[in-house]
Amino acid sequence: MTAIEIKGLTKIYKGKGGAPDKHAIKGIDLEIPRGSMFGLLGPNGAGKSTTINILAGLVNKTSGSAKIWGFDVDENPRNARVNIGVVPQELLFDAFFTPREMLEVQAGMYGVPKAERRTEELLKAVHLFDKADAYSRSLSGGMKRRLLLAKALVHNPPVLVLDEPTAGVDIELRQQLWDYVRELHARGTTVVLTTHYLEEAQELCDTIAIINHGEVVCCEPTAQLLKRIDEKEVIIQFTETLSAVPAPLMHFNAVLKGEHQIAVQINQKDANVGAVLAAVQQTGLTINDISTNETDLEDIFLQLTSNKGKAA
Ligand SMILES: Nc1ncnc2c1ncn2[C@@H]1O[C@H](COP(=O)(O)OP(=O)(O)OP(=O)(O)O)[C@@H](O)[C@H]1O
Repeated sequence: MTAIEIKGLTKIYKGKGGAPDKHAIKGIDLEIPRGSMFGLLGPNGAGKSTTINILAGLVNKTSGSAKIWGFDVDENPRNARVNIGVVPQELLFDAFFTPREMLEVQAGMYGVPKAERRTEELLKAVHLFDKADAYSRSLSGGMKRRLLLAKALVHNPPVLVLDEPTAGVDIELRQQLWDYVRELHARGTTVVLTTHYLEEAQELCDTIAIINHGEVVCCEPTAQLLKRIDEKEVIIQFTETLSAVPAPLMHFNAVLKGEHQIAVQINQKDANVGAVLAAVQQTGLTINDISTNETDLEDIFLQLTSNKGKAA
């Protein structure tokens, strides 16, 4: 069973005052399994918040469908809503409510009976108990974000979605925030987070979808995505003029690059630079220069988010 299932989701924001319409998302399909820690990665403006805000009921989709915990957001909006808690990116607050009041009001909106409310427990969990009765406007950005996290949890939803949760949160508090999110995940909550910090997604998420210009450009288990990082390119410059890849290098993934240069892609699990060098020796050719290029998640991300779907 999926926690979230999105099919052919699109969103067009109507242009105001003669501005062109904005196709913010262009037919997204996503299946987020129950129990996963799922990362939605993408550059600014990719469509992450729009997708999340549709799930949160804050933005109306243009077409397509979305199910939360098996409930269609159109056909069964109430059931869809109680199964998700969203921590939005924007720190929007009613400045005159205290954190305690805010959580109580939210619990009331979700119909959580007084006896089942967890206001104090949640405030403690997000390290805001000492601010329980302070005006929310006096809280720092990081505190506000943690308060929004507590607010998203008042109805104990099985799916927690965090939109750029660590924006404006300092390193120490970021660690605390992740410890708590990890704890919720360990207790069975499905967690979906958007971020443009690759390392954060890599460290926390079991599956990563990369979204760019309103389209999903890849969605795979983090370990699989990271395997691509094991690729390394060795570039060998020979003195002699070459017309083809020399025979000893043919069983590697080697290509001729110009008259003097060969580029060999090696997956570090299958081969190593030493093996390539041994094969180069066997060619009997004279090496002029050797260099290597490492690939990292940043490269993969750039590769996947460049030259794709640039048109609006
Ligand atoms: N209310 C709106 N009206 C018009 N255009 C919008 C609106 N909200 C978002 N957009 C546009 O839709 C596109 C997707 O925006 P969205 O906020 O979903 O991206 P994002 O991936 O979350 O980026 P960021 O990390 O910067 O928030 C952007 O080009 C944005 O300018």
